[in-house]
Amino acid sequence: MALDRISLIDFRNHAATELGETAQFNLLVGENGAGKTNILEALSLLAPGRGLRRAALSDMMRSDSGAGFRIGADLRQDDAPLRLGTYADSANPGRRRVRINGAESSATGLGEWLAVTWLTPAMDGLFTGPAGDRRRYMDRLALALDPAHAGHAARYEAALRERNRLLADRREPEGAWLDAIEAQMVPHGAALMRGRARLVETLAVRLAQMPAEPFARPALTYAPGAPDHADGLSQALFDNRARDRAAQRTLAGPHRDELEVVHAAKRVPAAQSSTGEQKAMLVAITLAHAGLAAQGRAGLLLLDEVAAHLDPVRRAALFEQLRGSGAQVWMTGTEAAPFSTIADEAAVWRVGAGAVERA
Ligand SMILES: Nc1ncnc2c1ncn2[C@@H]1O[C@H](COP(=O)(O)OP(=O)(O)OP(=O)(O)O)[C@@H](O)[C@H]1O
Repeated sequence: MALDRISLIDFRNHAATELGETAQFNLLVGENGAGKTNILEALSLLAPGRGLRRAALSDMMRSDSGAGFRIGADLRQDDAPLRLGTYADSANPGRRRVRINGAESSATGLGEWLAVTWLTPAMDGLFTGPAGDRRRYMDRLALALDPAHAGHAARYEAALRERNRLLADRREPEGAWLDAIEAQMVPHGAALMRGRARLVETLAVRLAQMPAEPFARPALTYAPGAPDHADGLSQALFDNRARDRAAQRTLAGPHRDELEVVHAAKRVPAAQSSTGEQKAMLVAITLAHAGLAAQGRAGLLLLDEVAAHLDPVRRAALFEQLRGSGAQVWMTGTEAAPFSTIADEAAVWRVGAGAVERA
């Protein structure tokens, strides 16, 4: 299965952009602000979730048009072609709609056909930034493996907010209220932790099979913020009630989970590794995840501004790994030069001010 064509209508700075006759390597070349990342963002919306910028739907509607956006894609399968579409109307900017072969579906439905993995410059501070970013990262990767993961995360968060509201209430919360809210938190919290644990375990296995160089293989550990099974989480919430009341918030739970990342060869935490090593570790995780996510689906791998930031040896190794990954790869750059070794086998588009031209 592969993506044959994608079209963007009134999406960000693209009024009407179509990219057809794709290849395994697809290169988007253009100057800063041309609209390259916008195309990757449109591709990322062919999967469940909020896309690679986690932007509001209204921000993605082309500002000059006043209309909603439309993204369409054709997938090639063995038997019949498949048409995927996702769109949002300006009259109803809170709701993303999905059509699969013309029939109304949901973002979760897209996940049955396509798995999308990405690496963007916005992720550069992932290892040094707040733990919440790493939890969201785990959840995004887990969502590509199990479309139900997002629902558990959302329901756990909603119940957590409610418990924290009760704890912060000046009146002493009734035990029965806490019983009720914890009964909602526990199944979703336990499923959330299970999903994150499974993700990290499977990624760790894949990473262990990868060569230690040139991508600074990372070792990953999932550190749960509470016992990671339903009975244990339930007991922890109950036992912590007095402490949580004093703190006016919930001190233990999956909202305190951590993803620990260590440079495997040097045994140095990723947060203390060099900028280049951190980027190389992100590339390794992205490659491992792309291989996991695709299974049985079309895999799209979006690499924004990655190639130009690698030295020639690492760049050649990246292209080699990508070739073997089976995923369809979309890469951006301000110049064509870093892609010269794959230019012959790639589909190349020049992007300029929201328009594309096949090079
Ligand atoms: N809703 C919108 N409507 C119209 N234009 C938009 C909208 N959102 C963003 N843009 C424009 O899109 C452009 C940015 O596009 P994009 O981020 O894809 O650039 P890029 O080609 O990846 O550039 P860089 O190389 O700097 O990363 C900006 O000029 C921005 O003003």
